[in-house]
Amino acid sequence: MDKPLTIYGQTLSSRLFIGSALYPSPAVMQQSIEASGAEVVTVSLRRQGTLEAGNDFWQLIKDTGLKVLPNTAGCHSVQEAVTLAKMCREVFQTNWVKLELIGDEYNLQPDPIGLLEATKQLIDDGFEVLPYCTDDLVICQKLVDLGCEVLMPWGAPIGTGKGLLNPYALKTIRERLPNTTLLVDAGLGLPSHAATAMEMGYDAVLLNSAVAQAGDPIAMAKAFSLAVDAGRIAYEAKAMPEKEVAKPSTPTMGMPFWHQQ
Ligand SMILES: CC(=O)[C@@H](O)[C@H](O)COP(=O)(O)O
Repeated sequence: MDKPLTIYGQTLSSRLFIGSALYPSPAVMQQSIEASGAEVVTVSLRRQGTLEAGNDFWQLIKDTGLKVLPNTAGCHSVQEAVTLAKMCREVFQTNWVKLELIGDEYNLQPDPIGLLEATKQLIDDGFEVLPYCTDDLVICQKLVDLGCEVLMPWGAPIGTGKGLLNPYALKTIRERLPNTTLLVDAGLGLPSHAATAMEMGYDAVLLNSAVAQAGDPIAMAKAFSLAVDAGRIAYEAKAMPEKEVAKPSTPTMGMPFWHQQ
């Protein structure tokens, strides 16, 4: 029996979280989000722009009927991220925040020191923080020690579509934090990247560019949805052990079935 995905006490059936930026049109955004089967959409307060444009965008998001995960994309300091998180709580009426605090403009790498400080301040203020972090085990452990029930280590830098750049680090985090809900966030480009993360035992994935910037975003959203489900089923099914030497799968003698000892 598959263990349901729980995010700060809320049970979800879809393990794909979707972003709301960079789509070619509002209609394509809405149809892509629907095709993804996601139950959570992440929204940046910053990208709403002018009040009028912001209202239109917000109405589109509301029309999806999905749970909103506000994010602090574009923040470069603790103060900025904490202030934006508080504004998001007012606007979106949720304690959830995807905490993004950028430390390096070149690869949009999270600032690990600032992330810990901002997480502490927000948790003390009653937030349920989903930090976007690097795949550094020690930072992840410290975020858990501060009270994060959910972590979102990167697969690759945002918007690169490179997939899982450091599978060893991601596997280590999974193994060492078995009771933490883990999502791979950012850098995925192909459905196979999402499937690999799920096969590793990640609880879910969050992505935006791979769908929004695809030639056919709606079809790509569906492909990611299927890949996430396939990866999860494969994880639950437990893969065969990898071997160093060949072993014939068609025995020449004896019984055609394999008997477990
Ligand atoms: C929308 C959002 O939250 C991004 O900052 C997120 O990290 C997704 O990254 P990709 O666009 O690389 O999927």
